[in-house]
Amino acid sequence: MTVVVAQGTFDILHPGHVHYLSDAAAMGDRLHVIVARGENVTHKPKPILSDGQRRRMVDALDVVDEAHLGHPEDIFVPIERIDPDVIVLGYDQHHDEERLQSALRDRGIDCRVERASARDAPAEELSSTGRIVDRIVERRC
Ligand SMILES: Cc1cc2nc3c(=O)[nH]c(=O)nc-3n(C[C@H](O)[C@H](O)[C@H](O)COP(=O)(O)O)c2cc1C
Ligand SMILES: Nc1ncnc2c1ncn2[C@@H]1O[C@H](COP(=O)(O)OP(=O)(O)OP(=O)(O)O)[C@@H](O)[C@H]1O
Repeated sequence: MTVVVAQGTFDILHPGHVHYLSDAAAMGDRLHVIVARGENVTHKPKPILSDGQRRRMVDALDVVDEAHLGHPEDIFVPIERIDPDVIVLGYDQHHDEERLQSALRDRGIDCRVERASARDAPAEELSSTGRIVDRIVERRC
């Protein structure tokens, strides 16, 4: 049984999220997803939807076995509990694979790090939360 972990903000779900999570699910037998707490999203605007709502939406996807809210302070706490064989980073996530791998080793967590593929979205599709929000502002404000 290969246990896989994916993670992200997942604010306003779109086909790019489904692509990432399907890619991650295909790398093992069981997919756990860690949904970042809004308070920890500091590299882009804060999510629109609450922590609980984002977790429930991810948990409802067919490819996901279990979605968890992230830990408020220590990202390795949920990893230690889930004990995955693979952590799959999104194609554009800012985390550095080698630094993450070495931090995992330092914590005594035996797990490899992979990257999901990018997706070519059809031209008419908004495959980014930031772009969906921009479109809402443009059309409704
Ligand atoms: C291995 C790993 C574990 C993570 N665990 C948590 C966590 O426990 N709590 C949390 O708030 N965020 C967690 N994150 C999410 C990051 O803090 C970051 O906010 C997230 O990668 C944002 O992704 P996005 O830019 O794809 O939306 C984790 C990230 C990684 C790579
Ligand atoms: N179009 C896409 N193709 C492949 N992967 C995607 C795509 N969109 C999102 N993902 C993956 O899902 C992860 C989690 O998505 P996230 O919640 O950051 O949404 P986002 O739509 O990329 O957000 P934003 O537009 O605000 O940066 C991303 O880090 C990315 O790796």
